[in-house]
This record gives sequence, C-alpha cells and structure tokens, in this order.
Amino acid sequence: MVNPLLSLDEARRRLLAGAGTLGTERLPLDDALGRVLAEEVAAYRAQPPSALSAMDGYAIRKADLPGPFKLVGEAPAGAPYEGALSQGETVRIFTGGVVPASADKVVVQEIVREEDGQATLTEEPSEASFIRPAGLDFGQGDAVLKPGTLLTPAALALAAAANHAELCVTTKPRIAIVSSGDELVPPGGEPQPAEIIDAASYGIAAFIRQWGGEVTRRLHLRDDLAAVTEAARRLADEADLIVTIGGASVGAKDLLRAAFQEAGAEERFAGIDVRPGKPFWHARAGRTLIAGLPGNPASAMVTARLLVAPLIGTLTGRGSHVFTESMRAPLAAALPPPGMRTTWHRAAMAEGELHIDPHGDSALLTPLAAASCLVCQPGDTPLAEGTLAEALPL
Ligand SMILES: Nc1nc2c(c(=O)[nH]1)N[C@H]1C(S)=C(S)[C@@H](COP(=O)(O)OP(=O)(O)OC[C@H]3O[C@@H](n4cnc5c(N)ncnc54)[C@H](O)[C@@H]3O)O[C@H]1N2
Ligand code: MOO
Repeated sequence: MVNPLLSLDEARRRLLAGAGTLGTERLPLDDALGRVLAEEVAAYRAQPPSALSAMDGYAIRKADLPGPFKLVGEAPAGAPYEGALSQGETVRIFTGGVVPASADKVVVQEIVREEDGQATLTEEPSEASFIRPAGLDFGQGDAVLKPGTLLTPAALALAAAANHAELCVTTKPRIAIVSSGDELVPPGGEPQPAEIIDAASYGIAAFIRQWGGEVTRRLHLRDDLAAVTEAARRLADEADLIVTIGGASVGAKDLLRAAFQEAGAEERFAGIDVRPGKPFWHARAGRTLIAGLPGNPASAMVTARLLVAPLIGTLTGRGSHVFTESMRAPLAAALPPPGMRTTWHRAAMAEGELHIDPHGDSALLTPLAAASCLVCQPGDTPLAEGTLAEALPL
C-alpha cells in the first residue's frame, strides 16, 4: 500500500517539532543587518533627550504673544541657551536646538523680522508649538525592540538612537546543501547534451541566505549509495540543517533517503500533499535536521519556501509564522480543480489581481522567476474568477 501524503500543516508541525534557536553572539550594529535579536533592547536614554525645536526660528512664551520680543541669546543644535526666558524674551533657535526653560513655542523664522536685538512677528503664528517634547520617540528604559525582531535598517537606526553600539543576536543556523545526480554539472562550463545544470542548488542557497541561514557547505554527490552514505555521516557532524535536492522519489537512482538512513538518520516522514513537491521528506540524525527537497527545480524551490523557510524562521528565533502568513488577493481568471494534490500555483500580481502561470510543470524555472507569490488551491476545489485566494509571498 502507498503511504498517504501528509498535509502541509502536519508536515510543518513534524518538521518544526522540538526545533529552536542555536545560540547567541554580540555584534556591532554595522554587522547586524538581517540578523535576529536574541534579547530585548531597552533604551539607555530617552529620545529626544530634551525638548527640541522642530524648526528654525525663535523660542518664545505663548503668553507673551504677539510680542515684540527681546533677543537674549541663541540655541543651535548641541549648544543650549543656559537659563529660562523671562517675560517678553526670545532666543534664536535652530532645528534640533534645545528649547530653553519656560519657552513653550517656536515661531518659524519666515514670519519674524529681526532688527536691533528685537524680534517682531509679521503675521499671526500657527497653532503648532514646533516643539518635540523629551521622550517623544521613546523614554529611557522603554523596550524599543523585542527578541525575535529582524534587524532591518530602521531597527538598527532605532537601536543606535537608544545608545546601543552592539546587539545580542541569534547564531545563524549552519546549513549544508547537497545536490545529487550523475547528470548535474555546475553552471558556466560546456555541458554535454544529456547533462543538466545544477540550477536548483543556486536558488536554494540564495533562499537560505535570504531567510537568515548560513550556507556552510555545498556538495554535489553522484548516484552512488556508498559515497552518499559517507557524505551523510560527515555532514551530520558539521551542520544544523542539511538540505538535499533530488533523489527523493521512487526511481532506482533516487538514493538519498536510503543513504541518510544507512548513515543513521531517522526518517520522520516522506511524501506531502503539495504540488509541486510531493516527494519532500524529513529525517533527523541526532540534533541535525534533514530536509529532503525533490529534484525538479520548481518543486525544490516551492517546498523550500513552504517548509524550509518556516524552519529557518524557528532556528533563527523569528518564529515560523513570519514565513507562513499569507495575504488574500483576487484571481484574475477562474481555476478549474487541479484534480490531484493541493496545488501551489506560481503567480504574479498585476493591477491588484493574481495572474496564475498556466504551466504547472514542476521542472520549469521561467514561470517561477516571473512569480511573486504562490497561490494555494485544494485539489478538489474550483476557484472562480475574482475569488480571494491565499497567496504566500515568494
Ligand atoms: N514513478 C514515479 N516517478 C516520479 C514520481 C512518482 O511519484 N512516481 N514523482 C515525480 C515527482 S512529483 C517529482 S517532483 C520528481 C522528483 O524526483 P527526485 O526528487 O527523485 O529528483 P531527481 O530524480 O533526482 O530529479 C528530478 C529532475 O530534476 C532534475 N534535477 C535534479 N536536481 C537538480 C538540480 N539541483 N538542479 C536542476 N535540476 C535538477 C533532474 O535532472 C531530473 O530531471 O520525481 C517524479 N518521478
Ligand atoms: O511534485 Mo513533483 O514536484 O509534482 O513534479
């Protein structure tokens, strides 16, 4: 009897079971882009640290309006006017300058005439105070970034403003990529007609880096059980995750599953209700996780997106959810039921609608490269034009 195919949800559950972060390290901000925070960042100081002017102009007391005002000093950014404003006084202030004590408004310079130490308003000022109070962005001690946050450019700027020069981030998972098959050759050479370029491993390596993993090893293995078994033993000692490509199906040369088991790995499941990508399998060798992608390039890329991405999300501490959340958008055209497995169509978004690639062939890379998301369609369900379909960004 043929093994029943696991649903994607159940496959994810089993793949993620027991997986977690792998360690932490401290990094200077300039090296932390794309890493994941391991600890909360509490602000070491408030921002702004004092009330600051939002404009170039004159600091005054509202009660003294409409003036005129006696000019008593200057407050450029970084050099505050020491002292408080008395009745009828003003201080020339610049954007970012500390607002003097007792001032409660800045009048923009465009409506002030300055002459002989006196400032006179030429028109009525707007209601805006043009003062940013101390702590407007965040207060001292505020938790400005939470553990699990992806360090984007904005998050790094925020950490710097909170006076952190280094951050504690999670260790990147060490990931080995293994492609397999006698027919595969690297790009850039002079391939024979029967040879195939090892395209999938480049896509998978790029995906892994994009999702926060570190590709620590790339291997191409020939269809030789002893050699694959030997490599499987070696890799299990040096990688947190091994991603294999190909050799997953039922052909006589589809050796990978057998080789990893021979090397001591325990297979957790094989076969999922996903098209393209049915032969996906998962095993564990001690603490090392193995994700077995099918060899057809689109199958490899789609199953990596559906299963390896959430796993890397868990290993880096971001959480799997960031890679499983989908959006909904209307279909540009009707889809008849695919009549078999749950299908993840390659789709491009144009003018707010999802355009599904009609060639569902799992060997094709052109439609995948043109796609921006994957659209899910259960095997027995037709979808009418305009249906709000589930779309997972690629
Ligand atoms: N009798 C059956 N045959 C197949 C079944 C099945 O259920 N019964 N499943 C099919 C499905 S679905 C898929 S998907 C493929 C996947 O098979 P494998 O994972 O064993 O992949 P390979 O046989 O090694 O290769 C398939 C295809 O992809 C090319 N390939 C492999 N690796 C790469 C790579 N790194 N870059 C580019 N292209 C690659 C390889 O040359 C083959 O053409 O099995 C079906 N068969
Ligand atoms: O699952 Mo296979 O990926 O349909 O060709």
